[in-house]
Amino acid sequence: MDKIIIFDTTMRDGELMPGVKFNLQQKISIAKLLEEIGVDVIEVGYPGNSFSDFEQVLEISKIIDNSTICGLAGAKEEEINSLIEALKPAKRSRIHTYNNLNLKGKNKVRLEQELESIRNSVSLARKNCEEVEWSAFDAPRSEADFLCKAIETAIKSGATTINIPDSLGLTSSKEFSQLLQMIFNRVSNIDKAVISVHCHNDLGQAVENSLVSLNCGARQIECAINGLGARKGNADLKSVVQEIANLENYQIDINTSLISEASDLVTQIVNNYHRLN
Ligand SMILES: CC(C)[C@@](O)(CC(=O)O)C(=O)O
Repeated sequence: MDKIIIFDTTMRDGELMPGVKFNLQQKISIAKLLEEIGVDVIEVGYPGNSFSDFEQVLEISKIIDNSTICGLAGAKEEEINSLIEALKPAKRSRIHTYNNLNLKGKNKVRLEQELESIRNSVSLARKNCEEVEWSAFDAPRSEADFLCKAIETAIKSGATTINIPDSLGLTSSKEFSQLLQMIFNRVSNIDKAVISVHCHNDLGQAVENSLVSLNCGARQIECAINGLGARKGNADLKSVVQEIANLENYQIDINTSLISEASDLVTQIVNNYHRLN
């Protein structure tokens, strides 16, 4: 049975949904529940974006023992260094960084610059952290040869997880599985990293796209409590976990009975935020 890694982004991508904002105390409560639920990786914030996210990653890194604490950083030295600092107290930590690969029509020099940016940021991250996740932002709209080259470069530079996001949420499940199959067929060192997916729900397909990815070989799914996330959200944690629990070939280590509590907590926080703002 293959273990499926559950990565929660309620507190990072979730905050990109209009009207969703968590303070430190609220993130601490959510993180503790996610740890109890058994979520493998908790993405807490984007320290390069704001000091409050830095503080949240730092404080949550001090108190969570059983889940990996993750933060997002753009492919810039300052952002990665600030994330390294915030993750220092964590027992298990992961740096998540990304590049925008939708560079259709750009010349060779520009493409080479982006590959160089991947080499620099991923190797800096890997020097400081055993787990490095690299995301191919806007993968479905990127040029296939360049996408494959970029993934290969990220793995060579030390990425341990490669995340394929449907960043705009416009990809059907058939198109998404074709994209993943293409990546598995063409990237020569693909077996050296865990492949992850991060699906948006613009067409109501985030859970379905996440599940079809398992057949293609993905072993990590990114999701959020109540499906929070940019625009129409990400794949809903509860639906993803329940669906995988019903499949025979995959194993997840999740305490499903606590998910409703997490869902109620997040609903309450978001409702209060709306009342007060
Ligand atoms: C970082 C990446 C996985 C992203 O979340 C990008 C982002 O949130 O800016 C996406 O949906 O493509």
